[in-house]
Amino acid sequence: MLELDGVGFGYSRQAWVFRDVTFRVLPGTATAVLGPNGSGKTTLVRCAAGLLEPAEGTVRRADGAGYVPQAHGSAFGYSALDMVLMGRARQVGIFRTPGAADRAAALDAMEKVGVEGLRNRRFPTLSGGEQQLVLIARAIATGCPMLVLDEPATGLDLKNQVRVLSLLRGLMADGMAMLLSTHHPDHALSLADSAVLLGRGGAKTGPAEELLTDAALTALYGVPVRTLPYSDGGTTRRTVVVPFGEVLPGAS
Ligand SMILES: Nc1ncnc2c1ncn2[C@@H]1O[C@H](COP(=O)(O)OP(=O)(O)OP(=O)(O)O)[C@@H](O)[C@H]1O
Repeated sequence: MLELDGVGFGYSRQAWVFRDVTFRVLPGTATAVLGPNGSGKTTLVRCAAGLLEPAEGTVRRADGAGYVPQAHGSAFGYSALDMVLMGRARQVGIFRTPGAADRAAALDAMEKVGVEGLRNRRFPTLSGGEQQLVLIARAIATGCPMLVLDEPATGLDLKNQVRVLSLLRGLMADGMAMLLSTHHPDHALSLADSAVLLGRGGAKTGPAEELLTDAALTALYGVPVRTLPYSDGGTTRRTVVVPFGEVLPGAS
C-alpha cells in the first residue's frame, strides 16, 4: 500500500513542481500519473518510490517498492541477468553474493517479462525497448508488493506495449499495487483505477474513468483530445485520438 498526503516538492525554494498531492494506491490497483512534459510526473513517482524527499507532506509505503526508471545509466558491462539480480539487493545484503534462490527469482522475473533469452547479453548492447523490459524484470525480482514505474511503455513497440500492459494487469490480479507515470491516456484508461493529473491548475486526483474526460485531457495537453469506445475482450474501454494540426491558444 502507498499513501501520499499533502505532498509537495520543488527543486529550489522559489519554485514548487507540485503541491498538495494526496492519493492512495491499494493492493491490486493501479494509479496513473499524467501531465505534459515537465509537469512533474518523474518527480512525483520518485517521491513515491522514496528516491526524493518531499518538501512537505508525507509518503507512507508498506513494504518498499520496485522502481522502474525512465532513463538509466551506462550499466557498464553488466549482463541483463546481473541487472535483474541487482533487484535482489534487499534479500542479498551488501556483503553477500546472490545465491541460488536469488538467481531463480531473477530468472523467474525475466521469464514473466519474456526476456530470459537475453540473460547473457551485455545490458548496454540491448535495444532501448529490451532494456526497458529488463528493468521491469528487475523491479519484479525485488519481490516488493508494489511497483513504481516511470513511463514503462517508452520505447516499446506495439506488441511489447501490449505485453507490458498485460503483464502489469496480471501482477495487479495477484495483488500488486502499482503507480505509473505515462504519456498514454489510453494506457491509463485500460489499466488504472485512479489517476493523478499534473496540470497548470495544480494536481487533480480521482477515479480514472471520471477524471480522464475529453474536456480534462484537452485542458491538460492543450490539444483537442477525443476519447472513442472500443471493445477489449468484451470490456468496453476508451482510446484516445488527437486530430493533428490544432494546438489550442495558450497551450504550453
Ligand atoms: N534535478 C533537477 N533539478 C532542477 N530541476 C529539475 C530537476 N529534475 C527535473 N527538474 C524540473 O522539474 C520539472 C518537472 O520535471 P519532471 O522530470 O518531473 O517532469 P515530467 O513530467 O516527468 O517530464 P517529461 O514528461 O518530460 O518526462 C521540470 O520543470 C524540470 O525541468
